[in-house]
Amino acid sequence: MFLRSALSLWPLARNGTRSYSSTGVTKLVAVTVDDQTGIATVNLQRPPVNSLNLELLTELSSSLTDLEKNKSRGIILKSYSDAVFSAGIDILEMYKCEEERVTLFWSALQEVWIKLYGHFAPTVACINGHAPAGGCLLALSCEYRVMVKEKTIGLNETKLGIVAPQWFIASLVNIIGQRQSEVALTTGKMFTTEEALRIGLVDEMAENTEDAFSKSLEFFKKFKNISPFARAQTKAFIRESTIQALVKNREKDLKMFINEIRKENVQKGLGQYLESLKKRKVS
Ligand SMILES: CCCCCCCC/C=C/CC(=O)SCCNC(=O)CCNC(=O)[C@H](O)C(C)(C)COP(=O)(O)OP(=O)(O)OC[C@H]1O[C@@H](n2cnc3c(N)ncnc32)[C@H](O)[C@@H]1OP(=O)(O)O
Repeated sequence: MFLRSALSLWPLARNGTRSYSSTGVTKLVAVTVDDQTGIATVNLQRPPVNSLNLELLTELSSSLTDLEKNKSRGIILKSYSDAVFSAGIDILEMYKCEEERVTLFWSALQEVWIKLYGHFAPTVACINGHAPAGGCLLALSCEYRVMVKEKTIGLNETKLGIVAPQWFIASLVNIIGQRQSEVALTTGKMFTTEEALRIGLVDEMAENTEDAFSKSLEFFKKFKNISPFARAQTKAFIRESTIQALVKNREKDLKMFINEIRKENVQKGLGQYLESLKKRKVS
């Protein structure tokens, strides 16, 4: 079968799984494909908090391309850490940044979102740690969210004095609706797992990472008797207008981002936020 032969291109890692690195060198993103199910686990591993920098996003983008090419059966996105899923954008990519790098950075984030949001196979975010801002965006891009209890998630951009772009907002609105999104976004609300479950921002709550991973695997069973083509095409129809809104406006979105973060008050706010992060600790 095509799927089996395509999967066999992945080097065998250990019993029943195949490991794959898009670059073969540094691994900020480790992909493991289960030989039996064809489901890929995409593990973000940029200590200490998986903040999204250019290198991590480039690897993630290339891993998603490879999974698409190899006809993955599904993706589970998770963190190497039990504390933080992803701390969102690495603030150093926005603070005192150079134009060439920030252009590459934002383009890579757009690329990852387009690929993950539009991935043809089922996708699950196994949110085994805090997921603020860009971390929340990654989770929102998946079809299903399982989150470990007593963590936090949300688009908190306004708390940093920045504005979440339209595609961040659309990703949230498509899940929790306009009213809840407006309140959450304007107040920069970070939801506890329990609150997120109540408003449908996440689909299931788990005791710990292991439980979250096993609940994530269960999600794929929903499609046991569903035609993969019908499933994928339905997902594509549902997500098409949201994706196209960015695809058609990538250049404009990039310019808006660069203009926004270059503002003096935004730079000042980012600097202060970085300082405040260094002073406090979250359990
Ligand atoms: C109209 C268009 C305009 C477009 C405008 C721009 C839109 C862009 C949108 C941006 C979205 C973003 O993603 S901004 C990032 C937002 N992220 C956060 O607010 C999270 C901040 N971090 C935390 O709250 C906590 O770190 C944590 C809860 C995630 C984890 O807590 P924990 O106690 O486990 O870890 P520490 O806080 O001690 O952190 C360890 C270490 O990492 C540094 N750190 C944390 N987060 C970031 C980050 N996002 N970027 C860079 N660095 C980060 C933290 O300072 C610590 O550093 P030191 O060890 O050196 O002290």
